[in-house]
Amino acid sequence: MAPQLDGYFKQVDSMSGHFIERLRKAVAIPSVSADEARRPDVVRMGEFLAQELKALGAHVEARLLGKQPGLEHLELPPVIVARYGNDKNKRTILVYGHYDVQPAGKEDGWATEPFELTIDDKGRMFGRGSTDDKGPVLGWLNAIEAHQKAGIDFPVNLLMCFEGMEENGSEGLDDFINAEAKKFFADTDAVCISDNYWLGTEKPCLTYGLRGVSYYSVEVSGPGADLHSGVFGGTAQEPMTDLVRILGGLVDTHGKIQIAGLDALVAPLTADEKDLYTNIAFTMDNLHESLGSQTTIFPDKERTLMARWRYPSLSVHGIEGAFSQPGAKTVIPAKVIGKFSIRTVPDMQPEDVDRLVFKHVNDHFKTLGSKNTMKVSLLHAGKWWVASPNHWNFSAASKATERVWGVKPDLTREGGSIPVTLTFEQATGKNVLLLPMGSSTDGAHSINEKLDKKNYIEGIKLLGAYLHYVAEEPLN
Ligand SMILES: C[C@H](N)C(=O)N[C@@H](Cc1c[nH]cn1)C(=O)O
Ligand SMILES: [Zn+2]
Ligand SMILES: [Zn+2]
Repeated sequence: MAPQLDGYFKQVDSMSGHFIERLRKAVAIPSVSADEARRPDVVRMGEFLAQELKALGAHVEARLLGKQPGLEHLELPPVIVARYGNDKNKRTILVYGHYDVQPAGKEDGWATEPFELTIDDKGRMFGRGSTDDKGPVLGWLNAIEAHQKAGIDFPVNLLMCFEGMEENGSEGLDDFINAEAKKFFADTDAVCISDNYWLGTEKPCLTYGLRGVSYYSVEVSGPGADLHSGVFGGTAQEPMTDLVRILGGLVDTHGKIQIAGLDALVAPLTADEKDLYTNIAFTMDNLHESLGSQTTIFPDKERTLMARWRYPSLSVHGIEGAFSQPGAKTVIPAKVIGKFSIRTVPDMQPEDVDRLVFKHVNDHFKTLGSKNTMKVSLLHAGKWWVASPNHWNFSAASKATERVWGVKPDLTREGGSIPVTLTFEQATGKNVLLLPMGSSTDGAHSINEKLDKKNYIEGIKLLGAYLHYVAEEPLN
């Protein structure tokens, strides 16, 4: 089956140096979507992708999405859409990825410069965006180029949709996808997204579910300006004191969310579902390795997997306006903004979550009896997604995984969120598959993010092989 794959694999191996250089160029562009000052770099990264795609002979369009809501002086980065091939006799696969990245600075504790791809003697390629999501996005471009260089016919028509705001709420993208579903994306037969990770470091997986995310801010203000704690301590009510009480009351040490009514929104665990977790190739050692410690909430894999896939979690992310430098500054911050998010799961509806969160935070603040002012707001929300893996899209990916990695993939769900997954499914009416390239130790969103050279190169083979098996799958 898929007889041309050996030639394709050979070609990918022979071009590995070139593909790593392409990733090096991409990582060097600090396309941080959450940082206003970096917006020109996000745009530059989109242009880089567009140029590379044009050089490969793709039809490319940079689509503008308008201004960023709430920051009307700021233009949203363009969505880069592209088409490679337009053969009515071939299937059409729509792939999505994102070219923006999470913030990163050497001062956060990186061992290397975050925006310089640095490869160590174990083949680990360190750099912000290496695994999330520049490596996988470039994987599609590399697959096209290796086919061209090997003289192998590209097996499908490829539609591409690469956004620059995924790490910052995917502003404007839902409307764009809905508007293009019957236009640019009209002949889509299935969708594939490479933007998540294996559960461990050895066993590849295909992913059929994601948690959603609802992200909130809690602003507490009081004094007109930051104050000297010696002069005003004990006389002014302190916003930070109120805020840490509110944040500390959201979740306990064991991960139990303290918001009344939230548990009742979660779909009950069925007996069939319970069995699923036992058969997944995952150990607590895998978790300890990717966590870099043994400070896990649960002692066993089943409860750990359920906590990541099918139960909500609440994380406190940070406090804007707080003193956070080294040293011992004796300041009372005048205004502080706490940030937290809830990962949501079936059957939680975002509006219900918002209602319960607002009530909890407002009620808690009232009990403090503070004279300060408090405002709780939703920053962005994206829905959870669970799909059927019983589809030719998944069969093709499964065969490709066996061919490249020599093992049948696990079927997994993911604790992270890619909100547009559901939008693609609903707008196109087609099956969506998540096909990860990187592994659990890659440290996405963390310091020292990396992609293993092996996962990158074999991942390029996997994406290409998947397209070949797609072309061979009978319709169902
Ligand atoms: C799984 C994907 N690679 C990812 O990292 N998604 C982000 C999406 C997000 C939501 N708010 C900010 N970013 C995530 O799950 O955190
Ligand atoms: Zn991310
Ligand atoms: Zn991502």
